Amino acid sequence: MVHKLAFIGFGVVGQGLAEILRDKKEALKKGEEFEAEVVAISDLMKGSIYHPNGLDIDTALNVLKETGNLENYPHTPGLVTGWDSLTTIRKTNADTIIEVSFTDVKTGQPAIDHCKTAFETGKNVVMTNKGPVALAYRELAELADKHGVHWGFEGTVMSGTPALRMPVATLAGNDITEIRGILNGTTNYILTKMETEGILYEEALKQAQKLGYAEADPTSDVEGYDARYKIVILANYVMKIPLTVEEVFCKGITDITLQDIEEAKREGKRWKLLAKARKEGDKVIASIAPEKVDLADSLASVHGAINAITYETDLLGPVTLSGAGAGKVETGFSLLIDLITISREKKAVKLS
Ligand SMILES: NC(=O)C1=CN([C@@H]2O[C@H](COP(=O)(O)OP(=O)(O)OC[C@H]3O[C@@H](n4cnc5c(N)ncnc54)[C@H](OP(=O)(O)O)[C@@H]3O)[C@@H](O)[C@H]2O)C=CC1
Ligand SMILES: N[C@@H](CC=O)C(=O)O
Repeated sequence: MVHKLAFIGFGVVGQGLAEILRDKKEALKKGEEFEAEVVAISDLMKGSIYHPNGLDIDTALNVLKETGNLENYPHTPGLVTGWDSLTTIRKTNADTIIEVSFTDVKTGQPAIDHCKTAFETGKNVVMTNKGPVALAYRELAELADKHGVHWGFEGTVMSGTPALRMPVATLAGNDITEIRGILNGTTNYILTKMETEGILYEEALKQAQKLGYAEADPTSDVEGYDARYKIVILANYVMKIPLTVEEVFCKGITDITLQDIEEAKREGKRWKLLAKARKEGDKVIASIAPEKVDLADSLASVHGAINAITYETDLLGPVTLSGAGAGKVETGFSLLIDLITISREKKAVKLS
């Protein structure tokens, strides 16, 4: 089966997946029997194109790079331009929507509506947008189930590092009682650069933005809102206990100065933005806050845009996973693994 994909949003992550699909086309076909065709791309400012027979990914990427607008794609018969996100989701012949528009930390919109419309029209969604998962997990999971479609969101926590799939699939049967981690690439990058190169917060943030780590509005990273969304996703999906964004104490890194960092160094410590969640009865107590961690703490040696997470389990003790927390290709990969999972499940159903 060739999967037909429609992209909603085509920024850093969307283009990351497009490049992987272009560059690994043959390897994915040979190794995974995975084949995909991009039929639509709809972006707010970069334009919108749809062709029921598929678009050439390389041409689309080049047109965007050279002209800044996808609608300069060669106008062959059948090409449709100008559809907005909801029209694209409703009208394309795609079977799977790649939702990679921006994360709205207040409402989760319009991405929640993107998911609802996709599910109601029988389409799978794979996404890196954290809003819908953090704010409407249960409702959307039930809706996807009701319509018999898949909902993948591996990239919403720690980019392509399997922070969601690993505990749910391979630690199944354990009680995960506590989670502690560094869950935001941008702030970890900023703190690392401030400490190792002595550069100012503002300059380090600019670098993180240039490297594609930061949110469209980086307030979300530096004030801790992005990490707060991620701990909420972990509580709901991994610990399976409802937790809302409002219940999480949240403090970011904006108060931390070069002087604070030097002081911590003298004490044999290092500042890290820590995300924590702990089960207490049928509740989860969670927080996001900067802490001076001891250099002997395994989280102290997690640098740059790398993230790490420790799951406290009843059967195995602590299990720590470390890997990319942000990035174009790294997050593009999270969408690919969700797509491969859909493809494998479809094959398994066919065989049964
Ligand atoms: N970058 C990373 O490392 C990671 C990002 N994420 C998440 O993935 C998502 C994408 O991130 P990233 O690619 O970096 O962000 P970008 O800001 O680079 O891309 C988002 C794109 O979505 C477009 N967009 C916004 N609203 C709409 C809409 N209503 N319809 C169609 N397109 C829309 C924007 O349009 P335009 O700019 O043209 O106006 C932009 O091109 C975000 O939700 C982010 O939180 C998750 C993990 C890691
Ligand atoms: N802005 C986020 C991107 C990934 O979720 C981060 O820096 O971690």
